[in-house]
Amino acid sequence: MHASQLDPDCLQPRTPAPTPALRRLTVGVVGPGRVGSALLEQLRAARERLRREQHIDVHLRVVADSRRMWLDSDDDALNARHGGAQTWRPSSLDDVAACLHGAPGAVIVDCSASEAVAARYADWLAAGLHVVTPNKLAPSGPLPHWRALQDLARTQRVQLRYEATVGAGLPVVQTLRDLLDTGDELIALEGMLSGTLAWLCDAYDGQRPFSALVREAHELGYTEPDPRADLDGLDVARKLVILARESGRGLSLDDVSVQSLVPDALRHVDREHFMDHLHLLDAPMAARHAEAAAQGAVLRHVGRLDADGRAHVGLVALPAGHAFAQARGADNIVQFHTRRYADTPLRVQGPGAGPDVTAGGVFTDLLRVAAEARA
Ligand SMILES: NC(=O)C1=CN([C@@H]2O[C@H](COP(=O)(O)OP(=O)(O)OC[C@H]3O[C@@H](n4cnc5c(N)ncnc54)[C@H](OP(=O)(O)O)[C@@H]3O)[C@@H](O)[C@H]2O)C=CC1
Ligand SMILES: N[C@@H](CC=O)C(=O)O
Repeated sequence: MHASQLDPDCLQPRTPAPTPALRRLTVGVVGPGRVGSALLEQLRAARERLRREQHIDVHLRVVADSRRMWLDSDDDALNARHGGAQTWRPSSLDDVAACLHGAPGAVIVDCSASEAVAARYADWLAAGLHVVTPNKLAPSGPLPHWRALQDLARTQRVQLRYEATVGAGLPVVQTLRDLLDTGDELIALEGMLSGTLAWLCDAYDGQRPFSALVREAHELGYTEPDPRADLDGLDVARKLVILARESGRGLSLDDVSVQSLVPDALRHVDREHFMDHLHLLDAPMAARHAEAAAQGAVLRHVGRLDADGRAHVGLVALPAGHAFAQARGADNIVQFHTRRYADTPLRVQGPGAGPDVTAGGVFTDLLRVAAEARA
């Protein structure tokens, strides 16, 4: 039948499609630091658009840091206990959970790097709260505990999402999950998985002291709250563990061979002492840089998960033509070698650290919670 024979009336919807019901996300943010604050700003800016275009109503009910919290609860008893809503009160993770409990689409977003916060996930999931986080401690922590959290999320029919733990806002965890869900198999992966070290390796030319660049990376919001976690390779080891577990391998941090850039003398001191003695990193780094330059190579910080299951993290000298050598700024690159992508790996690349991009990754997870709850 030719298009001109169609009854034009049939092309018009007879009755307007019903407006989808408004879906509520009731959000609590723990850790309004660099990433958490950027998330709060993104949520504020997107709120009206999400209501209008996606029929998602994001209601921010609580924000808590380690000392104080801001509470806006529908629960009068809870508000009364705190002398009224919308005021700052001493922080309590119990109250964070209590004021979200039973609310529609209740999600706790952990934007801290705290063990004490991560230790609460089991209680929160058991109480029917979704958990979204860029904090790597739980997904790379003890394997039985992580598996128990995932099982709990399944049995409680709540979501536990952590896309921003690897590659910040880049779709790394989801890409791997999509490959596996559609029947592909991960053989190996390698990547530049630290935004901080990518930026440092790109910026360091042997002229400005390495320690000055570390301070700048911290100010730019690329480093962990304690930059030692980046420099000692642990942050990248955690990311490798997260990806390995996602692919079904039972990897733990102890299984990853890690080369640290932190001198022994600074390993166990407090953070302030470490920051005051950053200059101790300068001479070893200058020597590594000069050695690589003499071979016409550049330094890059690389994590690898080999086909035999072994995992390594450290600085390597790469020829200038190598894809990793050409990465700029805080770019992360993750290369997935899979059964389907056997000849050329599937590559995800882009800025892999910084408050805005990380908050974007967390926000994406929140929208996935809303989408899945709708299905
Ligand atoms: N920065 C980045 O590019 C990326 C960061 N991430 C992850 O995001 C998380 C946040 O990083 P970032 O924003 O840079 O860190 P910040 O240090 O800037 O912020 C951390 C926040 O957590 C709060 N906090 C710490 N302990 C507790 C506690 N016990 N209870 C409640 N709140 C607490 C801090 O509050 P207080 O000030 O009171 O201590 C602060 O608000 C980390 O897990 C990091 O690994 C992931 C990907 C990229
Ligand atoms: N400190 C981390 C932040 C993201 O995980 C990095 O530099 O990659």
